[in-house]
Amino acid sequence: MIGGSEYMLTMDLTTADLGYGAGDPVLRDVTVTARPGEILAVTGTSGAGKTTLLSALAGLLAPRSGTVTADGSPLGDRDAAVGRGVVLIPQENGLAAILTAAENVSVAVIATGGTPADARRRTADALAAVGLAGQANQLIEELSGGQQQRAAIARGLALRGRVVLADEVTSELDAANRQKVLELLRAEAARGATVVLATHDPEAAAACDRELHLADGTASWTRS
Ligand SMILES: Nc1ncnc2c1ncn2[C@@H]1O[C@H](COP(=O)(O)OP(=O)(O)OP(=O)(O)O)[C@@H](O)[C@H]1O
Repeated sequence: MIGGSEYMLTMDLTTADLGYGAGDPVLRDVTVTARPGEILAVTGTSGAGKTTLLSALAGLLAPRSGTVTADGSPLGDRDAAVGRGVVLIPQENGLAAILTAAENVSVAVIATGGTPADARRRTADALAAVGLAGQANQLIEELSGGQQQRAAIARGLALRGRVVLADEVTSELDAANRQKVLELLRAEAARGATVVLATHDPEAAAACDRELHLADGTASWTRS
């Protein structure tokens, strides 16, 4: 189980240029620190580079220049980042459609070192937290878009990351569920996780501690 102050992880992206292949950089010269106990909002219009920034923090996208570090040492690739407790809740939910909600969560817990008993308990707790206890045994493909989004959030919560990177995780939710998810992310920060939320939604951003805004290939602090 990951958790407790000894496991806190500070993420730094320093003078990083981020982009894909030989194309122009999506973001230039980005410097940002994400700290334990806080929720950092990353905002910007569609295509501004929010997912790109989270991909770098997740170890999925190596910066072209500059560095991404966790507690001062290079983060490494996605496998290394997973090993250090960096959890990504992706925008397109990343769930296996032909598994149930509970199976999706349990498989992820076991894949990151949890025992089957841990997986059962953490899966039940996480699905209940997002209001999906009654859908635990339904296939993902049978769930609504918002229910699928909540199942992905449950999977992320069940992993108890040191870092939780949440990419547009409230986009399909009604107001009550959005509020609930923001409370759950706040609870993640309160147990010491470093939480980063990419969002278009000004109300969700307002619920975060700091806001980094992306526009025209650069990042600037709206609230630091
Ligand atoms: N795998 C990829 N290969 C090439 N270009 C990409 C890739 N992923 C994203 N891009 C480009 O990078 C830019 C930023 O995309 P990104 O997904 O980071 O934006 P975003 O702010 O998350 O947008 P949205 O709010 O629509 O999810 C876009 O111009 C996009 O076309």
